[in-house]
Amino acid sequence: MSGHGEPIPMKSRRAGPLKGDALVPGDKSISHRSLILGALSVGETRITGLLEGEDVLGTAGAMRAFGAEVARLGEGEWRVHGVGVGGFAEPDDVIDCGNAGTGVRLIMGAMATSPITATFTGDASLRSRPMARITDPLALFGARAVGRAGGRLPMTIVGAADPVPVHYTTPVPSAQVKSAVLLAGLNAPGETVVIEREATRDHTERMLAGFGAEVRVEDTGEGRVITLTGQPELRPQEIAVPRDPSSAAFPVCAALIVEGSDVLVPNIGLNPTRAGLFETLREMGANLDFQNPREEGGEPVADLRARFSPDMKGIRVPPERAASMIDEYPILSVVAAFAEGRTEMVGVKELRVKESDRIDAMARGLEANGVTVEEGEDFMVVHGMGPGGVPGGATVAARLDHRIAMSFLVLGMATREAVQVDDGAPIATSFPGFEPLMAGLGGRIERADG
Ligand SMILES: O=C(O)C1=C[C@@H](OP(=O)(O)O)[C@@H](O)[C@H](O)C1
Ligand SMILES: C=C(OP(=O)(O)O)C(=O)O
Repeated sequence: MSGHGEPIPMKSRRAGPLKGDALVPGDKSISHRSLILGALSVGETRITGLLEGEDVLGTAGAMRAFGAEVARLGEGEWRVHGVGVGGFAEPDDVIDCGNAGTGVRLIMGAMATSPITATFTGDASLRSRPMARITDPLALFGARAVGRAGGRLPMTIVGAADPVPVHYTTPVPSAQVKSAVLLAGLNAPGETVVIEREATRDHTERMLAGFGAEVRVEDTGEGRVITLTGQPELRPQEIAVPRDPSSAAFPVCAALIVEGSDVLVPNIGLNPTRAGLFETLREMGANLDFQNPREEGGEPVADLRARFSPDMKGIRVPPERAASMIDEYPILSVVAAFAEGRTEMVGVKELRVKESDRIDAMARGLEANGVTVEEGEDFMVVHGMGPGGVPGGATVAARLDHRIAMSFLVLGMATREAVQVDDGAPIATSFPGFEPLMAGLGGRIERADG
């Protein structure tokens, strides 16, 4: 898990019109949470549409290590027999979460209020990411953490034997931090309160309520206040995971920049805490239609049609929208390169602590392909070159970051010269089947010789 084996260099060439249905995989955030909450409930949870990417498979393995019975029944179809809140067993080996920030951080939260000890590690990307944002609030519950300098993995968490509930304001807009605190709060007596000044994805709150926990969410002057009553008995659920809007972003954005394209992404999750990219693209003048909006399993979904959009203009993306599209800035910066004028992305410093420093990775890669980019600690500005205006021709370092790899492969679908990424292997963490899906639409992405 903690390595990706041999790098897989990949090359993307200018494509003809992209056409057809893009059946993108299940939502990564919801998939992790389905497995974790399934493992913490009493009885059998059934999941369909689970993302079978490396990140989520790592979480499935971790839930087994903590004592839950997790079985794959068919494609995307899983069964989890949970051990109940407070029922986790101590794993007998190190938990390897691979590339998954969400996996490791939510699992740390889920085990931190049980009297067990677990050691976590991951790949080189995950081992470089900050964990103090999780272990600081977990310490308030009574858990202890020992990791490498700077709060990095590998790290051991000694769970609290007598946890106390906490009242915590998240210092950074992060659904992972919020979720880790809520999951830890599950096994603390009394009420755990999390306050977030800016709303982040709310799948944990929604799903906790679905599993029968008492969760109250209030919008106040302080921000969103989430109150969870600890030590519930979680009831197993049937969960249909919607398709991932963050994965849908790649075929959708490819359709916007490749001449003549018309692509439909059926059944994607459009939770408002995740949909900021689509609002931004519409403001830029993208040809996007939401069809058949409906609700499934407590989450809003719709079918999204994207067509070639030759008249897109750069805009200033409002900073208060950042949390709702945090994983989509890399692909937005690709679309911005084909718009007219400047696209300003501000209030985005969280991008520097993802699988890679995504501001630096995008700026260097776009520049190498002929696009002018300005950047600072907290912002990035892409100078658009208009449809068909981006030269391309360079090889980009993917830095163990699936979204960087996929973004540049989309770039290459509309540049004059082919674009190469040095390693497409991390794409399998969130979007297995990316290459055949793009090929099915008419894309020309292939494994290159390095
Ligand atoms: O909670 C989640 O499922 C996620 C939260 C976000 O991370 P942060 O909480 O670090 O912003 C996001 O970038 C990640 O892909 C998934
Ligand atoms: C940031 C991401 O994931 P994670 O934090 O789970 O590694 C992502 O998928 O873009």
